[in-house]
Amino acid sequence: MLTNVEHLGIAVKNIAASDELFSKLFNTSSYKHESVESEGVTTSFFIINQTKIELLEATDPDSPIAKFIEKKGEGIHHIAFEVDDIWAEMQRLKNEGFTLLNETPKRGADNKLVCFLHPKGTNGVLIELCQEKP
Ligand SMILES: CC[C@H](C(=O)O)C(=O)SCCNC(=O)CCNC(=O)[C@H](O)C(C)(C)COP(=O)(O)OP(=O)(O)OC[C@H]1O[C@@H](n2cnc3c(N)ncnc32)[C@H](O)[C@@H]1OP(=O)(O)O
Ligand SMILES: [Co+2]
Repeated sequence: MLTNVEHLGIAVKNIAASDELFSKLFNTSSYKHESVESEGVTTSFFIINQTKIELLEATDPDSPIAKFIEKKGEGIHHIAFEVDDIWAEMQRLKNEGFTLLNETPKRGADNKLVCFLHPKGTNGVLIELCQEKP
């Protein structure tokens, strides 16, 4: 089952400039930078109390982030939910008729296994499922 919002993903053009901007806004610095080649992104994480923000910059022109920014500009890209059993949750959501964008959990950032649901089936909101890697 979904337990909590794990992070909000924000697509940005320049992660260094956005790091500076969000550090001022949040009055705290990013705690982690991590690139995930398989997603064609580099990420920067902030945490404010229980709320985690993930900034994403494309490192590859074919990256989902590059296409998103090309089409919609910078902004909120996805909502990620923590799940206690990603396999079971993927099966449950598939049975409920949601479209999974990956059939097996894939490597995410911040030591997670992740799966995405197509936004066409979730009122236009890209949903990510995250489970802490054991
Ligand atoms: C490093 C991992 C990290 C983590 O937390 O661990 C991440 O979060 S990685 C984040 C980047 N990776 C992904 O987003 C993977 C899942 N996304 C995809 O597979 C694609 O982006 C997909 C399928 C959502 C869209 O790809 P497509 O090639 O179909 O692009 P289109 O521009 O043709 O989009 C089709 C349709 O979907 C709408 N769309 C695209 N992205 C989003 C979005 N983020 N939120 C809402 N809607 C989105 C797009 O506008 C098109 O709609 P249309 O009405 O046809 O214009
Ligand atoms: Co994410």
